[in-house]
Amino acid sequence: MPLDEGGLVLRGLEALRSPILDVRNVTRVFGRGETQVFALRGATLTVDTGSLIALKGRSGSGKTTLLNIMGALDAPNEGSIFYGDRDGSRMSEQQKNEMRKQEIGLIFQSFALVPYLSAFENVDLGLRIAGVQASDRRRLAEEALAFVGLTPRMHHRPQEMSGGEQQRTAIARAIAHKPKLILADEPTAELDSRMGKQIIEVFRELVGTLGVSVVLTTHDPHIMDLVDQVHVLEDGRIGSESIKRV
Ligand SMILES: Nc1ncnc2c1ncn2[C@@H]1O[C@H](COP(=O)(O)OP(=O)(O)OP(=O)(O)O)[C@@H](O)[C@H]1O
Repeated sequence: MPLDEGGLVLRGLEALRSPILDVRNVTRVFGRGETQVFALRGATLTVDTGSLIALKGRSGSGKTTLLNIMGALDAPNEGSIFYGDRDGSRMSEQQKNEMRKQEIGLIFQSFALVPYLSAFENVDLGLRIAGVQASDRRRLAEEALAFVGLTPRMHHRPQEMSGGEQQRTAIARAIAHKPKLILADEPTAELDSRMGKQIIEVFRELVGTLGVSVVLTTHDPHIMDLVDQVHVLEDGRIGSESIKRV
């Protein structure tokens, strides 16, 4: 192989391995004085490109707070967060909004679907919010719904679908604009274990085929076996128990 091509391949491999997100020593405090709560106390975590990561920890350990900071919905009081090579503390609100819309897909426990819109219309709405032009929206919405296996149900409203189908609609909405990073807060909490496993399989396929990175929070012990890494949050810190499977 010519030297230059070898160099390109090496750079490509480095880009694949490089972190999409680097959380360093992040502290997040809510309130003041006697009511002050330290939701995060020096949490450090690196998310590599193309990895499926679970955050676990008991209620109140800081999982949602960390996810919100990773999604640029909230900012740390201390410490830093880098989105690739961009320092979150140096980005304006507008830059963060743009990054969130274009590069990040957010999935919440309660699905957050609009009840009177069909699955297709919910995904289309997400694409409108992401600023995708009309000529591309139908194709992207249909592709995303096909990816999660919902083509036959795409004209149904959320109330006409099972919990698993609603969650897959929420995933389709989060992935339709082809984000690099998906953040999911307890995406399987309202599902039985079979449906929960199906959702993780969808994430696994996204990671495998598109090189997307996924960070999810969960209490479900079955899911821990299906992800690449498990990080345990304890009182706002990433505990020493963190497990790396790959
Ligand atoms: N906006 C807020 N104002 C005040 N306190 C907050 C706020 N958000 C979170 N907290 C507190 O910070 C701590 C961490 O909360 P967080 O929601 O991150 O935990 P969690 O691990 O996601 O919990 P759960 O598993 O119950 O969802 C908790 O003590 C919580 O009460």
